[in-house]
Amino acid sequence: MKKYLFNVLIFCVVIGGAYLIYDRVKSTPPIQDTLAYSDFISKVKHGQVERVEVSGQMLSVRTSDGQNYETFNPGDGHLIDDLLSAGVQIRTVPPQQETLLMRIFISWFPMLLMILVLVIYMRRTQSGMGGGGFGKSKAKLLEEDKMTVHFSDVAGCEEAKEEVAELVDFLRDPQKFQKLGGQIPRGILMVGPPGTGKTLIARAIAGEAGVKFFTISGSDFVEMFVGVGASRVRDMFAQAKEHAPCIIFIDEIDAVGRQRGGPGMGGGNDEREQTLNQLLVEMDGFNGNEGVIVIAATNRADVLDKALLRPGRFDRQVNVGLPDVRGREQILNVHIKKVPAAADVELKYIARGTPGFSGADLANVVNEAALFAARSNKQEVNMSDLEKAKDKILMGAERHTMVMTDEDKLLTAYHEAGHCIVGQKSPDHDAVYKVSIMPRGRALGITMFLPDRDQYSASKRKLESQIASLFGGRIAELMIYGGDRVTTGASNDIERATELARNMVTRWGFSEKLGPLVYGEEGGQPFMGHPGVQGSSVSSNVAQLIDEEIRSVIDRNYQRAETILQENIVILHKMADALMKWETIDRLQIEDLMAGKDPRPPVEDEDLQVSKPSEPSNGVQGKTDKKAISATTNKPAGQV
Ligand SMILES: Nc1ncnc2c1ncn2[C@@H]1O[C@H](COP(=O)(O)OP(=O)(O)OP(=O)(O)O)[C@@H](O)[C@H]1O
Ligand SMILES: [Zn+2]
Repeated sequence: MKKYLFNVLIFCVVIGGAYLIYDRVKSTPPIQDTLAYSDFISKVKHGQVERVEVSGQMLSVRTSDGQNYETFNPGDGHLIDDLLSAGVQIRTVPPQQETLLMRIFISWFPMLLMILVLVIYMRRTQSGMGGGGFGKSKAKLLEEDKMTVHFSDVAGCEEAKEEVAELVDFLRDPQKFQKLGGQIPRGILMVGPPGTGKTLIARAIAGEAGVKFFTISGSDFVEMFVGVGASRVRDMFAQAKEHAPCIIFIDEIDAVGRQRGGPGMGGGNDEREQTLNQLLVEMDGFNGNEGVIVIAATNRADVLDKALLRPGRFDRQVNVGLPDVRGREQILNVHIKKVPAAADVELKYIARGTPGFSGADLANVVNEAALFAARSNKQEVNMSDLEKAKDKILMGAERHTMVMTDEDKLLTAYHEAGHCIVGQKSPDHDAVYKVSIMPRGRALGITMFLPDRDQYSASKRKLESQIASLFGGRIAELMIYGGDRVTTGASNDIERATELARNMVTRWGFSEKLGPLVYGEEGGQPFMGHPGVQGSSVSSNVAQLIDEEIRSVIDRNYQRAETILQENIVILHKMADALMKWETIDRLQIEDLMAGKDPRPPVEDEDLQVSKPSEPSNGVQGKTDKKAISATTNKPAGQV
């Protein structure tokens, strides 16, 4: 019915518009020129006018030489007499009357146009899959044949899988649980960083149980029209109940589920609040026995409204963390099955070199490797493709086309060698895995460190060594080129060293004078000229002390790096030479150089460069972040 009305409306507007245009065109005679009234009268007097058509004040003139003109009668009472005496043929036409219909149409045309635009807009904001109207749910029902994800496709998050395993039994046979009066959770909240497989686990539950799977994103609820979100929620639950047993998966629930009345919640967020309320009402309204399970995902459980987490709602949390080294290997294993892999592939080493990678990152490594292999027309993906893919994702793509003069290259070589040598000579520092002066992404050169196991925390000593090695680049430049030729290449190094030192003092309690307290606010503005202090919650005395402490951490390690490089200046020159020769030097070559020997030539095939490391110790649970791989890069001026 709605559709019919809409089509009639479009038809009216189009026909009306066309008629308007046609009418204008039709009623316009072919005019060559407009004529001044005085010229017209003079033409009449000279007998040059053949015919005049009078329509109200409008005069259409045809001259004896066949030209058409238009002019207006300014109220000349003698005109007709003049024309008659000059023998001009006079015709009168009634002034053009707009028909009633036309008038109505013209006055309503803008209105119709507006209505049309509005209707089109409304139709666009309507549901994609659900058909229906404005407030219809946008939830997508995944086709049965797409529901082929199983638990075996999800790797490296055993705990999470265990926690949700019982849901599969429940969804398979809700009645069985009902009879026993068992309480089945209605809502599960999956918490974890992006790309760790939250969606994947939810789909695997549906896949294992063979039930329908509705998916919607929290941001789909938030519309500009008040009430739409709430009615979408209602509709979604109604739809789900029809298809029970089934799963509703709400991605990014924080888009609707943020704390109500919290900071940053202006009046404009009424809409979201209503949506959230409706969600709570719906979750209370069904008792889990209907066989609908709501799974929501977020990367931040802390911002969610407490009401969402109450019993009977999302009362069960499943943490899906970043995978540890074993998990990463298992995930790589899942994805490598999708491509033809060469016999030399040993995923263990790729897993070791990718701390902080999420499942999605690892899937991407395999994908990129397949692209590398395809580009070089290989039939199989081998270890060097995987290595290249990993490096690309870690450090950006190599830029073979970037032109660097030999002078620039040499400076970069000294810079990177400086990082490398200080890193190798500092206690507790991660081993250097690769040094390169091949531009990558925005970096001109890169020194890659490889932790021997996943890092969950760092010691003070290790952090200080990191600060020292960050300064190694700048110091090497200074030693070789002198104070006025140092470059901005170290800007990112300096930034990171400062950040580390600041965190050591203000967050991690490593300063004896300041004690184990947190100072300032993370991400706050620098406080009154104290670059080391963020936010304004400290007194200026303390701010002063913080600055001094940060300064002393920096100075201490800068000096340490300086001493190391002075003592090893011969190695510095040799390493820079090696970099100029090969552009990239590997771990074994670095070992040679550090031992004071000439470096061996590089191993041709990249995968052989991965020396077999000792098995990483495992079982430590917790967080790791990408910075665990400390690639020290040398970035050009102005780019951070
Ligand atoms: N544990 C895992 N095992 C296998 N593959 C994984 C795993 N985690 C992620 N992936 C891969 O990454 C892709 C993206 O994962 P998914 O969409 O499930 O992440 P997510 O946690 O829902 O992320 P987001 O929070 O960004 O929505 C998956 O399709 C899969 O290919
Ligand atoms: Zn650097």
